[in-house]
Amino acid sequence: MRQEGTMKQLEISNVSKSFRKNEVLKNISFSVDTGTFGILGNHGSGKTTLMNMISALTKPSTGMIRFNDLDTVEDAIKVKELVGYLPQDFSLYDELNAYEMLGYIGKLNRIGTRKGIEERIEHVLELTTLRGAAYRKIGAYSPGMRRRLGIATVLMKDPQMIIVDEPTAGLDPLEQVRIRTLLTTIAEHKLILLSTHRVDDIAAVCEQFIFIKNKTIDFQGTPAEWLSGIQNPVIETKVEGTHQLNILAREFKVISMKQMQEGIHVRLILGNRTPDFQYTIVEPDLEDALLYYS
Ligand SMILES: Nc1ncnc2c1ncn2[C@@H]1O[C@H](COP(=O)(O)OP(=O)(O)OP(=O)(O)O)[C@@H](O)[C@H]1O
Repeated sequence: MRQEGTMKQLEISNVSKSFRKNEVLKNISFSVDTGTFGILGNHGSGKTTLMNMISALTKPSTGMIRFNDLDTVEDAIKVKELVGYLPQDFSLYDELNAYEMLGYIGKLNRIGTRKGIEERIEHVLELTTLRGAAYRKIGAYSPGMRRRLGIATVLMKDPQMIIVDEPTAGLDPLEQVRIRTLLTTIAEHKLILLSTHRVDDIAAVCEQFIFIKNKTIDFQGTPAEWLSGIQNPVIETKVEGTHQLNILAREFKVISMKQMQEGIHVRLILGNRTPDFQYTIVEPDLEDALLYYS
């Protein structure tokens, strides 16, 4: 018997998904209790496909997804009520202001009386720090404000789980921090699934995450555990020109390069051979990890 407070559980068991004969995901299994959980994968790895299934928008080809003891296929309507999904490309009505937009969402979702909707709007505006802009036309919002308003629309129906796709894409650093802070605040009371190809999002807000590669879960755990699995040293070295850089890139996984006055500074992951050039070993970070495991 589950106790109250642990009911937010999401369980994904042996889920596979194919579109005609094209298998996109294979035997995906993981479960999440609380907090912010990340789904990391390169472009086209199947993140959106997985989120669509978790939100009960599409069905797994095989396997089962349960949220709050509800099956996403059998109880799709109830699951949709409990889940708020903000895709990367969502639409807002530019001619409305935030207050009108949220009121419209409130009515659409039948979240309560007029007073109930107004109270809810006040709450989500406060949470997303949009109260000051509530009566401004959405068309004049910055990309960061639009994203926060997108999250506000999802929050209107008070879902138990929120799924966000690439929440910081295209935002300036300050707005990225705002969005991450907002997600962390929401995660105190709701389960958040964050799908991204960006490791800095994962590092900033996720306690646990999965890394999807070749249709399956390549890793599941904490960012620190992922880092500690890197077997090869990450190093920095200096080359004089692009010719030398190309030679290095043929043998090693080059992570980044920076043109400096005295040459090109290169960060790379060593292979098994001890290199015959001078280098400094550095602490690996999650960007290194992504390249290492990809
Ligand atoms: N409705 C569909 N019909 C056919 N193929 C599809 C469909 N949806 C997704 N796919 C295919 O499934 C694969 C995974 O796509 P998906 O959009 O889930 O990846 P993603 O990790 O979300 O990518 P991105 O980060 O670029 O959004 C792709 O090869 C895509 O072409």
